[in-house]
Amino acid sequence: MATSTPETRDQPQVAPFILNHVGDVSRPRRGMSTAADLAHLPGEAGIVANVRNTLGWVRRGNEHLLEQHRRFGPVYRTVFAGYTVVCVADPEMVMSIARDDHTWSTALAWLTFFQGIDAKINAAQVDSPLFLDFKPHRDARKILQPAFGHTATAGYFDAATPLFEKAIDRWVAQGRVSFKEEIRSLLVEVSTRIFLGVDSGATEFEHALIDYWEGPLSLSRSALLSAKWRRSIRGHRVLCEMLRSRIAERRATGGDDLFSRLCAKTQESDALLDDDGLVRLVIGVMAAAFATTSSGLASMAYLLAIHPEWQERMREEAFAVSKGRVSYEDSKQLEVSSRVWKETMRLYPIAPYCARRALHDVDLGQFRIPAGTFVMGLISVVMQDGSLWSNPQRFDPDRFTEERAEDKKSKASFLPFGTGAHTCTGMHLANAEAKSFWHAMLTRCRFTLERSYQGRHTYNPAGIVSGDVKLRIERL
Ligand code: HEM
Repeated sequence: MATSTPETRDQPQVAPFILNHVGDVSRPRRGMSTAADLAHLPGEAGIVANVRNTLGWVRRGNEHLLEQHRRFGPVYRTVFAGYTVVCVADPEMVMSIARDDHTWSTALAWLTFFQGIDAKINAAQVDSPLFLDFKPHRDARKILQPAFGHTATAGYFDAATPLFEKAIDRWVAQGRVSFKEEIRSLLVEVSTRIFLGVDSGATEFEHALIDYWEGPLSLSRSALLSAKWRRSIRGHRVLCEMLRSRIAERRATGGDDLFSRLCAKTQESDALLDDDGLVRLVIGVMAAAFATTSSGLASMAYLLAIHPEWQERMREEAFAVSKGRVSYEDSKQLEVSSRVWKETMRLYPIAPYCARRALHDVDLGQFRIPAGTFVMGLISVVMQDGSLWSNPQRFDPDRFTEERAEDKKSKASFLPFGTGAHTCTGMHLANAEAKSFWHAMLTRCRFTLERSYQGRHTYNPAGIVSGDVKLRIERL
């Protein structure tokens, strides 16, 4: 990045101890420990609470968070995977935490999860837009913007569709599919194709990405004590090497994948990013894309399997829009599909929170939150808030129709992709992938669960329905 000084208009009020620790808050040079004096807040702390909450999040997902919200109220302290955090479940507060970047830092929060995996992350070499704020963040978004615009997304849609069709044809021929497992590999294959423009090396890339991404859930951050943490460091190194070795070739040959687009863009004389930064930005984007869309598709497969009437509605619409392959433009007419996808993300939230840290002391409702506090704005809890949604635990995609518009009841009601400056870069791509996939699937087959079970929400680390989602497939 060309500059490390936030513009004057960006200067937030920052507690001096934070500045001393991280330097420039727009590009923090390292993460911070999460301890803060929060004894005045309801909630829990300590080793037992840590284990209970970590298991609660992982095994019972949003149900655990809703339970804590009922028990402790809209602002409470907790400890999760070793991080001391304040969880916030009030819709308006969640909204302001996600959007008010003069009070809350995104970079300081997300960096905390990943600090130590790689020395350069700590030295503020960009890895993800989530590790940046203010001007450096805007620069990173500016670099990414053309690679996520309408034309690029239409291109990714066209590249993804034949891969979806090929996999679905195989499942149909087999008469069954272990959906959760297969959709994850399929989405990695699709991501490798549309982000990196390669059809080979997907498995090696997948392993490295999984290892890197799961590091922050290690109970110990010592390479000596934790195999998970060691794998995470190694995974990150492998990713860097794989990408770095391909830059020159991409600049020579070009391509319409994300990596080639960014390689071309960062070759320009006024480039905001050097080659190392480019590699790290691509890893950051791919890490954010990894397992999010595939988790949503797995949860949706489960919901459609147990609600065959919605399969029929979506199938009818899919055939009405196109009997063969659907184009990106035409996919915009798939409104029933869009409602079911939204309802899936509401009932089985993929990303539970917007992570932030207080830059200075601030009031949240009746509580004073000290500077440096790690705060999670629980978008997943708001998406099931009984004051905003009718019968919130019920699967009811029509709540998103224009007539009912439950998602518009409050600006904070439905934020599966976050909001504000750090709104998900891949939002349109994820929505497009979901439409392409379900159009291909529902125009080819009907499906039911091989073994019926009561699914629940889990975090792994993205939110996903429990169980293996094994499907019995019947050719149309
Ligand atoms: C259904 C799938 C997805 C969901 C639910 C999701 C959700 C989110 C959320 C909630 C945030 C904001 C986090 C915060 O404010 O703390 C975010 C940020 C981000 N997402 Fe996604 N995401 C999804 C798919 C993707 C995909 C496919 C990509 C890439 C192609 C992607 C790339 C990113 C990036 C780069 C950011 C950081 C943006 C920034 O800091 O400016 N996401 N995502």
